[in-house]
Amino acid sequence: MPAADLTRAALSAARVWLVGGGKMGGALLTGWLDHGVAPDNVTVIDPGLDQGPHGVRLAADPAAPLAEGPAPDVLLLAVKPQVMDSVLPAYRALGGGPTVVLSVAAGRLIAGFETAFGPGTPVVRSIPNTPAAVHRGMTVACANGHVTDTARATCEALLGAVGDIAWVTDEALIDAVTAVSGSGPAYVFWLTECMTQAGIDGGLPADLAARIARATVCGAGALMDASPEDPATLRRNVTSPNGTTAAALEVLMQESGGLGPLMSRAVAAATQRSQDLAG
Ligand SMILES: NC(=O)C1=CN([C@@H]2O[C@H](COP(=O)(O)OP(=O)(O)OC[C@H]3O[C@@H](n4cnc5c(N)ncnc54)[C@H](OP(=O)(O)O)[C@@H]3O)[C@@H](O)[C@H]2O)C=CC1
Ligand SMILES: O=C(O)[C@@H]1CCC=N1
Repeated sequence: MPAADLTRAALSAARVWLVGGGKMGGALLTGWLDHGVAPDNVTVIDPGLDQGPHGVRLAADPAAPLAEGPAPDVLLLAVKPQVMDSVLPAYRALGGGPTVVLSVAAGRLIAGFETAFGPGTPVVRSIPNTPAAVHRGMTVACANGHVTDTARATCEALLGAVGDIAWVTDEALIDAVTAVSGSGPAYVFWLTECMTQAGIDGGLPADLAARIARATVCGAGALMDASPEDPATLRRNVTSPNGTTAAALEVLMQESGGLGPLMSRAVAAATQRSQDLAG
């Protein structure tokens, strides 16, 4: 069967419990329903939600889903890392397989889920990002040794339904991944805010500054997406010798150490925070 058909089959058959229907869980849910996950195969467990997409089962806690069954193929954990320890005990009965525990929580280690769910539990630790809401997400995932090929294909189909997915075998890489692609959209939004303010400082009306900054960031992203050329080539294509872009890049690359080292420090700080969240 072609890969696309396999993905569709995995998605339409997957029974998923989504624990935490907030910003990240909600973005994933939107993408799944758009890409073939059957609504009646999805249960969203979140005490704060009183309505959800048509056909999706909602629960305030896992008592009813556990009593009614059947057990899910995937238990996707999308609560804040800080509340994870208080959430997990209620799901202990799903440990030991075949349900895959699929976490999107920053910092939380595979070993912690193995301890909480018991021996033999298949666990996938992943980090998606919020562009998943518009099917432009980037997820990186790492599986423990109990994840079967079928379970991995189901996780890949779920996470891949909302964008791109890569797998790593070294879990330690996930902290830096979190710092680059998990948190990364916020850096781009901040850049857009800074460009807007710079335009205002340069004398532009605020609405025009916001409009052209936003359009420029979106346009540059779309060009980078569509072009076979790497970002450095695309940058050089904008930069005329001794022109305006060169003047700006001289500031961005050289003044006060430049943006490069600053970005490295920012990513290092996020990586450290991810490591700290391991508990
Ligand atoms: N946002 C992002 O860009 C990314 C987030 N992540 C990870 O995703 C996870 C969720 O983050 P995010 O979506 O931003 O956070 P949100 O706070 O938006 O979502 C978490 C949701 O879980 C709910 N919740 C709280 N307690 C429980 C419980 N006991 N059972 C079920 N649901 C509960 C919260 O309800 P209430 O608000 O009422 O407390 C909220 O709706 C985090 O672990 C984060 O590290 C990973 C990558 C990117
Ligand atoms: O800020 C956070 O901790 C989460 C994880 C990555 C993006 N948001």
